[in-house]
Amino acid sequence: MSLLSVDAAFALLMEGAAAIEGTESLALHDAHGRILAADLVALRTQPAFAASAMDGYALRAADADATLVPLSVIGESAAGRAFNGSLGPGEAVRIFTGAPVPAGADAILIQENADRLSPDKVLPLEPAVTGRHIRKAGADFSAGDVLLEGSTRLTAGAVALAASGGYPRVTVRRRPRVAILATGDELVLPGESVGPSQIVASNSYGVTAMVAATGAEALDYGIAHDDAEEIGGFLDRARAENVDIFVTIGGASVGDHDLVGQVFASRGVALDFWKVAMRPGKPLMAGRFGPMRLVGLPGNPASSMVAATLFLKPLVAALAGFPRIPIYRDAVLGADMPENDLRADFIRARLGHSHAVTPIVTPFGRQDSSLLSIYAHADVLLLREPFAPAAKAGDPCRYIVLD
Ligand SMILES: Nc1nc2c(c(=O)[nH]1)N[C@H]1C(S)=C(S)[C@@H](COP(=O)(O)OP(=O)(O)OC[C@H]3O[C@@H](n4cnc5c(N)ncnc54)[C@H](O)[C@@H]3O)O[C@H]1N2
Ligand code: MOO
Repeated sequence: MSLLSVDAAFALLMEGAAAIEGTESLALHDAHGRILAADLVALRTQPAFAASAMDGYALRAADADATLVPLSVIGESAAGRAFNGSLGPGEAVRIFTGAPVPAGADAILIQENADRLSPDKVLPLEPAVTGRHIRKAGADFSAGDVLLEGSTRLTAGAVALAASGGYPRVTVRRRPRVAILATGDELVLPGESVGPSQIVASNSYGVTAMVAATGAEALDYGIAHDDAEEIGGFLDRARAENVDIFVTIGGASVGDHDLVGQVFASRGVALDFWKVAMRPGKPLMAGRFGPMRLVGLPGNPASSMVAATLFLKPLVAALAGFPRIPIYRDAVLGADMPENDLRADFIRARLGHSHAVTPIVTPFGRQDSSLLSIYAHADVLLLREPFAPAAKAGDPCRYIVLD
């Protein structure tokens, strides 16, 4: 297969990528970041009663006009303990923030503007204004109002609003299940003893973190040897576990031990593409196995993470039900760049700001796709389009934020 452009490969991958079916009910504490399955309608009115916004005295504004004569204090209304009675002419009720405003009162005089002459007398020092410092019943929302529309992502504020609306639990969309399998005889898990010619598997940790942060239920399947039967076994397990996206890492290239493509082919998977005109990440592959999507990431650490950022992350977001957001932003180059060849370059770079509004993107000097120490310190990926001509520091460029 020849090299496909990044845009063409992306379009193939995203064909038919829409929010998956299925919902689940979650305790509100577990729902942050999840997507509401349906409109959330207020079960109650907030506030349910007219409430004082300040500490002071509830009274009739007409009694605290320019004449400012003392009023009789006939009781107290505190948050959670209302004054049971109604207030008549010449009377005031001591009141605190959040407490119900007693019947008969139409204004709150803040205590800074009152002189408590004795336990049962208060002298207004300023005129009161009708309605001032009173929160009307339903000022926030009323029972039956749509508090949050279906498909809303639950921010911390939205979680608080759901609680206020009377919901201890909410129904959210199911997360896409994404299984991640590292492949390679050379791999051991972090913390295990590393034999000669072995290395520690790192990519699956990065990719797992990335997909989990993008709204997936991430299942780390661990490591498979370079063994077609073993890799095939994991593919079957993913099908049996109703995985939505099965991600392999490594074994995507052309070497004798690069078996992922062969395993997919032996199961009758028709690949949507294999090999993309990008650097790093060229041997990326994607396909479908029944309802399950397959993404084969290249093994080199930066290749794996870059390909996952550009392809896997948007796919997960789409299956999770998040709207597609443009990923490229504008900046200026912090260094001269040579002309580019046929592969789009995604260059690990730092993002800086000068006094100008436009940020500056400065590439790291070393770009080898094995270098995690560079990748982990990169703020962004600088895009160099295929066949981009040489460019000077200060020229416009585009970049993608890494997180
Ligand atoms: N003759 C050619 N050789 C290669 C080509 C090519 O076109 N022709 N492409 C190169 C490119 S580009 C890449 S990228 C690599 C990717 O190959 P694979 O996906 O088959 O990856 P592996 O060979 O399995 O591993 C490459 C490298 O990465 C390390 N690795 C693998 N998995 C992990 C992991 N989970 N965590 C950390 N490191 C991992 C592995 O040990 C290797 O060092 O192929 C080029 N070759
Ligand atoms: O494109 Mo590879 O992904 O050179 O490292």
